[in-house]
Amino acid sequence: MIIEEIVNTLLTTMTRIMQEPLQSKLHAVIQQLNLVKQVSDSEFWITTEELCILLEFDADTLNMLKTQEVLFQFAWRNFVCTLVSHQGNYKLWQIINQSQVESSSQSTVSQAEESYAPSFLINHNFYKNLSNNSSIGQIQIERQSTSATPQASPEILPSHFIQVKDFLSATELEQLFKFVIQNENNFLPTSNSANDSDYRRSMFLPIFAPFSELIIERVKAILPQLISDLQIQPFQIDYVEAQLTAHNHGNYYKVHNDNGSPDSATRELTYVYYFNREPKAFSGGELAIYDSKIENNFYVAAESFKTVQPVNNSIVFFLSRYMHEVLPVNCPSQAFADSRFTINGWVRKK
Ligand SMILES: O=C(O)CCC(=O)C(=O)O
Ligand SMILES: [Fe+2]
Repeated sequence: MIIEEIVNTLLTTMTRIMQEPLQSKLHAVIQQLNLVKQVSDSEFWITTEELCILLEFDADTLNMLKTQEVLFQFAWRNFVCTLVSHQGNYKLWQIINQSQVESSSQSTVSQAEESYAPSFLINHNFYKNLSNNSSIGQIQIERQSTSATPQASPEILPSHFIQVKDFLSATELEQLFKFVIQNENNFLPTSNSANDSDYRRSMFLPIFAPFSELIIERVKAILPQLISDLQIQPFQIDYVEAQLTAHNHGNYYKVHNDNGSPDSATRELTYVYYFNREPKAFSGGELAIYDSKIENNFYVAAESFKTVQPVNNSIVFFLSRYMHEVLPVNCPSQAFADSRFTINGWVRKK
């Protein structure tokens, strides 16, 4: 709600600014920038549209920023605008004062493995396109890695996952499967924060008590062991979320991470419990978990990945910041009961 209020205030201010004489317009811009600084200090992230309103970029710049596959950072006056998250066309930016960037940049990489850092894919052509676009008078492009000495290719940080087999008892699994079949008509199409229908194709069941509680309780029970086995820093658990999905013929979920937006940023661990009819009537639908590398102080996906097989009655755990994807499912019968089913969710940290 606070976020909405801030956005509304910014939009109202911008509308007012447009109609005022130069001096008060300048004054209002300064106030606006103070506000931007305040919101960035509170780790407020804004969309590409909001960024363009704030910085008074034109429609061409907006379109360019929106359509780039890639993420980056550019300087605007004494602010640095960083693309901190993207899923398809949906992108979020952080605006931060130059001096804060400089003072924090040395420590970021060394602490990166321990602290939260957004993940995303980077394509360096972004710079080129941005700098060649003459309509962007006030942007200075921050070029990285252009020194004469070639830099060593970034170190690959392998992703880790743990898959536990036979997670539920045979009776629990049978009851769960029966429940899902009875609820076929209550399944709805999924969406994702990118609001891009090509990004994800699957169905989900909004309410699935008592199985949501069952899974959450079992996940909580093995968390201490998991955190130790995954060799991650112990963290204070806030709560655990759960959703139930079905992937049928041709369904998939393209590359994404699970904590790349303000409302998902406290997701630390992702789990996916798989179940299906026996004998299994689909192929594909593997979960690909990408390794990471650090570029420009951010985690980005490496080309290499590990593949998790959606084994009936198994559950997999991995860090929510890892980039991952569900490969297309091939389910020749297209029967609902033959789908690749999951209960999956996230462990939130306080
Ligand atoms: O179904 C899977 O294997 C993973 C699903 C997923 O990545 C998600 O729901 O965020
Ligand atoms: Fe995911």
